Amino acid sequence: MSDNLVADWIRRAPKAVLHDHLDGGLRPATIIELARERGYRGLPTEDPAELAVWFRDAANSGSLERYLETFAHTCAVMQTRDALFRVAAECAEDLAEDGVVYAEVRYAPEQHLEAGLTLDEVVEAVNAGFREGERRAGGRITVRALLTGMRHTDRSKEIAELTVEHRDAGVAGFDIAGGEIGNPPARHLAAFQYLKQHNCHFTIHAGEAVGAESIHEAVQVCGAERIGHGVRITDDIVVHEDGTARLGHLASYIRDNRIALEVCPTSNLQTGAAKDYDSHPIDLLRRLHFRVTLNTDNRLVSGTTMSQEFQHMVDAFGYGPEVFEEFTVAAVEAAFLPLPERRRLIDEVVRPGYRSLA
Ligand SMILES: O=c1[nH]cnc2c1ncn2[C@@H]1O[C@H](CO)[C@@H](O)[C@H]1O
Ligand SMILES: [Zn+2]
Repeated sequence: MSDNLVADWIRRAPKAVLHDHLDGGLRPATIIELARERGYRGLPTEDPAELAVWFRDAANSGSLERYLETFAHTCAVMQTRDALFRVAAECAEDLAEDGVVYAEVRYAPEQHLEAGLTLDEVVEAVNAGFREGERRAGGRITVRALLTGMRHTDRSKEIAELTVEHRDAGVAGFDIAGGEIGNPPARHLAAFQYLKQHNCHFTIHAGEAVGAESIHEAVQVCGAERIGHGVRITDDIVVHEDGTARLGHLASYIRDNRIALEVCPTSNLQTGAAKDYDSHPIDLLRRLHFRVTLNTDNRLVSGTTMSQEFQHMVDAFGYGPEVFEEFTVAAVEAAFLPLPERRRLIDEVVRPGYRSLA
């Protein structure tokens, strides 16, 4: 197939993203406008194209900690109701434009309080923005929010309570994110226990900068239903020369229980969690029947889109539409949505969309 034909089916293919950070995916021009309005002078440049390149380069550091430093600029301009509404609406529009039919978009409400908003006001502004973006996209996309607690602060219990409070208004679940080293997920056990008590969904970033032990803690101590990244599960897998593999008990547990891995290849290359696309563990994990989903992590910071992640996988592994259908169905199956809504998305949107590509 020619490159143009590949690009065409990728664009048209229905996509689902479970791991996309609101504050990692702003339009560069929006950051610049919001910075002017707010009098924020910290941006490295006021040219949108240069700013996009700056983020990608600055994040391309080989270290998660340095990758995360770039978020100071995006969070700085996401402090008012109007700014949050705009960023959320544009996020939904941009994802829909890329063919995303279902998205769970996460952010940390505690990072948006500098201009006096309350946690509730932050969540309400973002939810309203998502509804506006869905409307502008003509209903082609469904967006749900995940509320993130930051690993290095002590507000996770509060954010868990906020999640439960807003769960019937567009918030689908909870997550923890931020620097992994020195901040194990069990520090936030009170938050996870609260969520369990209230039958609320959560995922945890784990197995990105720290190895399989952090995945073990996230799943077995904290009770995560999905794992953000999780690629270091390969620490618990031995691949023999003849291509066969032996899974340790943790890897078997994750696979056998169909715990979804929210894999974000480009982000992994930037933070040093993987070496290059060709050797990225996503292909091994897929062949071993893990529940693999493909995600952007941060569209601006990682300089990517769902279509570009698809393209990288086509180039590295020769995947055709049937593999992306598999990833998309896996993502919708693992979505924090009621079962009838997941079924409807798969039967009425995803499957027919892939059939029409053929
Ligand atoms: O891949 C990641 N690993 C860990 N933390 C992350 C990643 N991407 C973004 N954030 C962190 O999550 C916060 C809320 O969205 C962001 O501000 C960033 O600090
Ligand atoms: Zn992430």
